[in-house]
Amino acid sequence: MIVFDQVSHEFRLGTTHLAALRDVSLSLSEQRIGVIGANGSGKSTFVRMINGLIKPTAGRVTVDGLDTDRDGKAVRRRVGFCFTDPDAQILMPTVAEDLAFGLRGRGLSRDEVTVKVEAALAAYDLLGYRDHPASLLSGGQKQLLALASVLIIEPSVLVLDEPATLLDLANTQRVQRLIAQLPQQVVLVTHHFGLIEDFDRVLVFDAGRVVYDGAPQAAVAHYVGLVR
Ligand SMILES: Nc1ncnc2c1ncn2[C@@H]1O[C@H](COP(=O)(O)OP(=O)(O)OP(=O)(O)O)[C@@H](O)[C@H]1O
Repeated sequence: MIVFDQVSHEFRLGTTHLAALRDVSLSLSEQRIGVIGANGSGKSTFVRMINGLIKPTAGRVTVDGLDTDRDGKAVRRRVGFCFTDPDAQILMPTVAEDLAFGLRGRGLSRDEVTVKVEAALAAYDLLGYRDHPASLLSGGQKQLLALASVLIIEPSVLVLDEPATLLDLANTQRVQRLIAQLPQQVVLVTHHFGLIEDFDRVLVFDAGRVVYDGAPQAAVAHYVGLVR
């Protein structure tokens, strides 16, 4: 369960204070949660607070009772985060090494790591790229690798910040099917409404506030109404 209790976040740049999130209170227990809204409305700030990447300047965020500010390390073990820009999270030289990286320090044998890496390569159509330099993959392949590298560590909550911006039609559908099958809770930020059409709950952000919270179709209609 993810809980936001009267949470605000203000970015401070010199003397300028920018309120990116304003007094958000929510409990998120559903399996599939979508987050939509205009550019700059606070979506990334909101989801980055779920794993403590951004801390509240007021209020409190907890994941399964763990405070993202006080218990950041434990929260990050629980919450996998996939960034919009895959280059921000591809850390190792080759595709296979990048997949294996997150498994280090988890007490797995070398063989167990190999089995998991091979399964991920197969699942994401990257078998031919095992020893390929990760930096030379196409944009969409990098996005798939970034997603695979997060899922391989089996987090109990998965936060995806626009995971399909660089994907072609087939890979967007692949990611959509994959998300549908995941056992864990997923919080997904997107401008692609198709990705959230079957979700349990969709939040609409506007100017740092949640202005709608409900079923996907009604949420999209509310957002479209804001733009008109
Ligand atoms: N590191 C930062 N420092 C200062 N201001 C920031 C920072 N990150 C975001 N902001 C500002 O906070 C506000 C909310 O940004 P955020 O990235 O959360 O929006 P978003 O809804 O995810 O937008 P988009 O759809 O464009 O990705 C914006 O006005 C943005 O300029």
